[in-house]
Amino acid sequence: MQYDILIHDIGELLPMEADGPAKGEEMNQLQVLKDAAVAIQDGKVAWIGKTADARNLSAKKTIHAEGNLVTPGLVEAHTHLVFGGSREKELSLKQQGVDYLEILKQGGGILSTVRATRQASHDDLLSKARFHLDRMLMHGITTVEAKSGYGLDRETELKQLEVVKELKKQHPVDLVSTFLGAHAIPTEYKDDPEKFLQSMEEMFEEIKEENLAEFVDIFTEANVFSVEASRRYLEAAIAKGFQVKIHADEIETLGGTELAVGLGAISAEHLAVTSDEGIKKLGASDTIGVILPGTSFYLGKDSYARAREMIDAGAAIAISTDFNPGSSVTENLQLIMSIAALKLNMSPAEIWHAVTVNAAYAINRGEEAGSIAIGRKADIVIWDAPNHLYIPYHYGVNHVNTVLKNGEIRYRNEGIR
Ligand SMILES: N=CN[C@@H](CCC(=O)O)C(=O)O
Ligand SMILES: [Zn+2]
Repeated sequence: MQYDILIHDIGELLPMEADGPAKGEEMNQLQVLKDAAVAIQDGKVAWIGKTADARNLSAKKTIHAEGNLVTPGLVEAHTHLVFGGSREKELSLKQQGVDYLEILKQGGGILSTVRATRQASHDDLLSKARFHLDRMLMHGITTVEAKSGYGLDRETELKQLEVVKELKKQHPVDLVSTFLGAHAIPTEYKDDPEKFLQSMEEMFEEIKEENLAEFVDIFTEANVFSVEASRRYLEAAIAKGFQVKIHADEIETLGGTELAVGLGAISAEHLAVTSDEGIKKLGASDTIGVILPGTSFYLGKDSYARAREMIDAGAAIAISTDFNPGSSVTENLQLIMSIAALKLNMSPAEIWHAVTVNAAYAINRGEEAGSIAIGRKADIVIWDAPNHLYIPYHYGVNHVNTVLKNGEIRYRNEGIR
């Protein structure tokens, strides 16, 4: 038997095999295989063992991992990938102490990206999103969730969702689509948020029929959508067959986390100011907490999600960049891993679960992404790092050496010429 690819001399291999999301204490139990090797056949993982036992295997191509770390491709569970324009001018406003929600209230923030996205053509949005997606892949990410939410009208929301559909065909990274039509109240509905939500709800059927999104999400926040309005909207989404997510307790403690648990949402995301009660409920539920600490950092907040308490309460936690043009402008999930170590006090083992298997379960891809296991897609990262502790430790740079997606090398750091 001749395999397509054999990766050998792996210093540490993290298989991240799991039957479900790692919850509570399980997040701290990491299987680390030393001196390992992995063989790939037809885009799938075909053999895992010791390098010593791989010597008599034959392969068309061999990759020497040089004693480095090898992990599953990272899973990015929360992004706002498709948008027009950029918001660098808001940085000085933030420096003057103008609050994120205040900028939004003044018609800036999300609403300024809405204007740019409405103006952009499908092709412009596509090439811009592709640029960011390439960069994610270069940073070791092989599966990405992408939300709409910068249209806030039928035409532009569909344009964003169509861009993701197109990217699914064109790009090696696997994409998972979420409808976030309820991301902000557009200026034209300023005085009637209920009517606006109604207009987004009217899109559910079409989105379902055209298979444009798997999830429906909402920004449950002060001066945006109340808990009650969110409940009604998400119940309508569930009735149409969607799984739901919530941007919950990001800036003010409204109870979005409790709502997510009560609705059986697949995930509750942000959680920077979740209440004690919310933490308890999350811990006792199957809803995955997707924490976005880059947002707390980038918005200059003192409060970070209480990840420790959530994990101690038994929750399954994922972490993500929240890549978007306003509250977290980075495609580098490795940086978020460092912030999780330093600001969320998560252990390296917990962090690796949070960017692989748990992130995959948070977007309903637990059966296919986030682990290296026989028969699974060979989505694999070879790092320029000796062990799994090293990535959160050495912060702010890209440690990726090679990314394989479906068993093909899609990125290689070739060094300086
Ligand atoms: N908070 C709401 N939505 C995004 C930010 C969007 C933006 O500022 O453009 C978030 O997840 O942080
Ligand atoms: Zn978001």
